[in-house]
Amino acid sequence: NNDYNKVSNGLDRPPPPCNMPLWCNSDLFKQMSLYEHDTYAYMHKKLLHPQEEILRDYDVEVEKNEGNPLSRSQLQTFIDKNMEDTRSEIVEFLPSEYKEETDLMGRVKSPEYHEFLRALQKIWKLLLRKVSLDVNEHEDRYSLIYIEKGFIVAGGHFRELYYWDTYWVINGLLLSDMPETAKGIIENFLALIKRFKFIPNGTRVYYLNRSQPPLLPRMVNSYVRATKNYDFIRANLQVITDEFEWWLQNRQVKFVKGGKSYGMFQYKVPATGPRPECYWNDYSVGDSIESEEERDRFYSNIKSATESGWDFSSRWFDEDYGRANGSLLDLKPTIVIPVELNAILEENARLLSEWWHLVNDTKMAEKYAKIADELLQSIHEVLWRSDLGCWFDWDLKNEKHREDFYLSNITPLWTQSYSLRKKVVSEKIIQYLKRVGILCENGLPKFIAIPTSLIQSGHQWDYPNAWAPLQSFLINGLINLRTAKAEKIALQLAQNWVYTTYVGHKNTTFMFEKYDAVQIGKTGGGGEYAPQTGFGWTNGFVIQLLGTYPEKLSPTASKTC
Ligand SMILES: OC[C@H]1O[C@H](O[C@H]2O[C@H](CO)[C@@H](O)[C@H](O)[C@H]2O)[C@H](O)[C@@H](O)[C@@H]1O
Repeated sequence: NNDYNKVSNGLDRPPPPCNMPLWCNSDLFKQMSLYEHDTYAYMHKKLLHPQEEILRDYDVEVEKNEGNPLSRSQLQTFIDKNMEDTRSEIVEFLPSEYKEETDLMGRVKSPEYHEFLRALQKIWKLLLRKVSLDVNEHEDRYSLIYIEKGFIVAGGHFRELYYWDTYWVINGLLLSDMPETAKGIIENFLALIKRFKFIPNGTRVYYLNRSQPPLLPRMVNSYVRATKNYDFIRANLQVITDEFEWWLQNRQVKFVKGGKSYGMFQYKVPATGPRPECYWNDYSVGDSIESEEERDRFYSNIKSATESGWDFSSRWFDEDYGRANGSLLDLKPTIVIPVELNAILEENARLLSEWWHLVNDTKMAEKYAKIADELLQSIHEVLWRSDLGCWFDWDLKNEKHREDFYLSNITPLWTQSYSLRKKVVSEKIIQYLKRVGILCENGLPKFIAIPTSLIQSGHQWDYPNAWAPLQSFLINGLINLRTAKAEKIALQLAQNWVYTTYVGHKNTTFMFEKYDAVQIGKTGGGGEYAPQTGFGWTNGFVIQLLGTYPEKLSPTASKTC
């Protein structure tokens, strides 16, 4: 039976969004977010007293106020009394292996990009952080989760470690001669798995109900390929496997298509209440839903969408998903079998099988080979459309493919989750990209960066925004095809992406979180927060491209049509 409608995973009601009541489930926090919708600044402060005491004192203050919520100035006085003003949670960190001049700089031919790379190396310094020891000693006073080793923050107001962002960060660090830092970051993730059984979206208590696209095995693979430190796999294989098991146990859905049963993966977060980090956005919509069950489902759906990393996108709208004007109420990711998640997990199972072979455990190797094979077959039977030449999200509710263009559609190229011949896939995908208008008929890219979708919804994971991870899906996916045509297109797309980030940096000195697919050097926009700069995955992926094409890239755009 298709069980996409359940949000509770067997519980009577889903659990609250996190286990720190002050941030996740309290009248005090609700009131704080009413007065100040952007609550990040509060949530990154240290509590000066135990949260139970603060919550009790707040109730007393409300009582003194004859049961009425505190006024803005009363609340400010209360916050000043109970929360530290300085930010003591995170400290700067410069690893001893950091150097201004890297090996890659010596290989990059273009003088302009040589300088660009030098600037990117300096930007790492602005993003390198460690959690302060005070967080370890008084974790109950912080929203930040303690991790021991240094890491790269995503950037801007994202002042913590993020899960999927970090794959591109690791690739960049490895090419920036910082393998120990890369290893330390992976060790942070392993410590999180040991503690929570999975890797949260980010290292904040309010992210403890959800993960993000599971790229840990890829990070390990990048690290081990670069350093040949196979002992690292031997030492950590069980923990890496535990994460895969978490996805198996918590995010697999069984369904029937064409009379055949499948077990595939989806983003699905059972948790009540608004997202603490965007409390007001969610609450102002969700609070008017009368039925408790419907309200729970709404809040779960929102968090499920954030688990995908695509928060938010027309991709998650319900049966009229192609609409540009959908709202948070239309987000229904749990009716979708998403292409990229299944492709990533197929690759993860394959890597696990390989690594269990490496440690001579045939039984485990066979177990994960079987999972990978079954998933590979499911990806082909459920998601691949030979007539359209691409993979598509499967809509469980409406029992049909979602045929709009989303850049996630091509992720099996990136993970090599197909058994068709490369030449066939190459032809089909290039035709597909031409037909939807991502490439011109002559094969040139149509945009300066590949847009997330062709739907202008105002959400940030839609047109005209272009994101580093998605460029990577397509560019590296095309490179993997190893056909002359695909490799030529990959180089043109790489040329354009590096150029637009270069122009943006030259004009502003910033690297953006996302870019405009049409205007060279401009940041993307839309969504629920102001565009952020920094930025971990953008830096990482540009460095990766300069590492792939050190002699071929130069500061010009490859022609667009
Ligand atoms: O709007 C708040 C949301 O912010 C995060 O999402 C965005 O930034 C992340 C860090 O770069 C990135 O991983 C994600 O893909 C972006 O959409 C956060 O991950 C969300 O959970 C949060 O609700």
